[in-house]
Amino acid sequence: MENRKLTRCLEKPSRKPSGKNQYVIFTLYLFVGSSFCVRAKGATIKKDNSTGAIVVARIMRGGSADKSGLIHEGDELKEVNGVSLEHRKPKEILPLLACSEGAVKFKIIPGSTKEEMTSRVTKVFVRALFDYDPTEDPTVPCKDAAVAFKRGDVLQIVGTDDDTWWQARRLGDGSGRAGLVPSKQLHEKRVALQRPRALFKLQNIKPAAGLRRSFRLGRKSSRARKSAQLRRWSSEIHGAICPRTYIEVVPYHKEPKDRHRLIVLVGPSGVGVNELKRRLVISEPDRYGVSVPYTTREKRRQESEGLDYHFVSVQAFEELILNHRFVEYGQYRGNYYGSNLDSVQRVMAEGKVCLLDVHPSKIKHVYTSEFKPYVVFVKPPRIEELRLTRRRAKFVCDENSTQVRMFSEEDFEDMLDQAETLDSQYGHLFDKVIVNGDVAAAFRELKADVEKLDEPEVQWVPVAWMRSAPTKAWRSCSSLTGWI
Ligand SMILES: Nc1ncnc2c1ncn2[C@@H]1O[C@H](COP(=O)(O)OP(=O)(O)OP(=O)(O)O)[C@@H](O)[C@H]1O
Repeated sequence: MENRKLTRCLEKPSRKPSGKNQYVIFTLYLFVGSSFCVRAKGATIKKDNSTGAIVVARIMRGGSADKSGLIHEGDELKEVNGVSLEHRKPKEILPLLACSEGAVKFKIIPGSTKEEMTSRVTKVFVRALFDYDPTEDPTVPCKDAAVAFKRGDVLQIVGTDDDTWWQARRLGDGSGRAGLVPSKQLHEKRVALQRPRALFKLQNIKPAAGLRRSFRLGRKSSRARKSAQLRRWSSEIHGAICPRTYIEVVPYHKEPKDRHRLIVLVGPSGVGVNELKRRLVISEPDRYGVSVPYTTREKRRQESEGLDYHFVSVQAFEELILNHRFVEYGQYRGNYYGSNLDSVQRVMAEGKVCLLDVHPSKIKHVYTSEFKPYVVFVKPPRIEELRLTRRRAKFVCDENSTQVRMFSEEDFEDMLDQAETLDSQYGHLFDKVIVNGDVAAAFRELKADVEKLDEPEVQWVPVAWMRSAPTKAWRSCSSLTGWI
């Protein structure tokens, strides 16, 4: 790629531009696209359909064009090296640049003042709820000018002028460079286009190829795996109906007086959630606590009230249900069991870090500023490692907690299937994923991660936890509902 120089001349500015009559020299790297792109530092151009003019479509925030302050979105390009751009298409401009020697001189009519441009820049932070890889996106105007991100990354949205492509910086990528990311509207449209496929899947419960692929070719499929597959399909439909795009987040600095955040541990049955919870409590019983569940069953001789369970009457339990005091509850052999918000609050009021393990569908009950949940997904390792690490492990295979047996090959497969389903359905809620292969390593990682929450480091939390409404800037990008 050739290095070129850009010179700006001003022609009868319609409004007073900033940096009037200045010549700016900076290096451009040009390459072909649907418009031209000034890689990493530059701009894209497009034809204005109403006027036919060639205009600057985007200035990459933080790039040299942006820093120069002399070229802005909306500026009209009149000439390149004295050649008029009238009636030309963006793709015809690249050869003009390619055949020029040395400096490239642009003649520009400013589209708007710098003040107007600055006022359009938003300062919103969002957490991405989906992965984006521009190398796999044929519609991105310029792959090199786009920013790749993973679900959970925090992005600073710096430009939303364009309905289709926003400009954003990925926090922590070191470069500080802003680039193109799909706008909320664009991603919603894309997800909506996938909807018929998801619906087709639900109606056709036996698409042989799909089934065989996900049930691992040639293996006998268990009922549990089939239902995991069904749940995955329904989650695709849910995702299609309520597309997860971005959620606005704000920085949260934990003060010493603030309560600890609630630690929610989720994972497929048998993966080791209880094991990790137990290890944490044993490691520092004064720091970690678990919420004591409620039940309507009779107290057994060896059990203590408030330690093993809170034993309550059916009437009291049902009142608590009506008052929405349960994070999760169910019935087993005619008795109610449930995790209650009051017992979570009690642990937190003692100044301890409360550990809660619930199904991820119940996270919404604690997704509030009061609990500020930090959600850890405990994930099984690959099947080979499961076989190796669980050789001597036994698990409770019956809910009455009496039947304990060794893991079977089918249990491992069910665990992996469940993990995949949970990840596809609730992955957007996970703050941390810990692979529980070697249990000592998983425990160390979990402990270190939870301890980090007490450090002065910034934590990004949903704006709703800190304010009653999204910021004005985010409302202008459109609000986000129904994502949880
Ligand atoms: N990394 C590991 N290596 C070996 N054994 C493990 C590991 N993690 C957990 N186990 C063992 O696996 C068994 C099941 O773990 P645990 O009871 O913690 O599962 P769980 O996720 O709480 O499941 P459930 O929700 O169904 O109770 C236990 O015997 C536990 O000691």
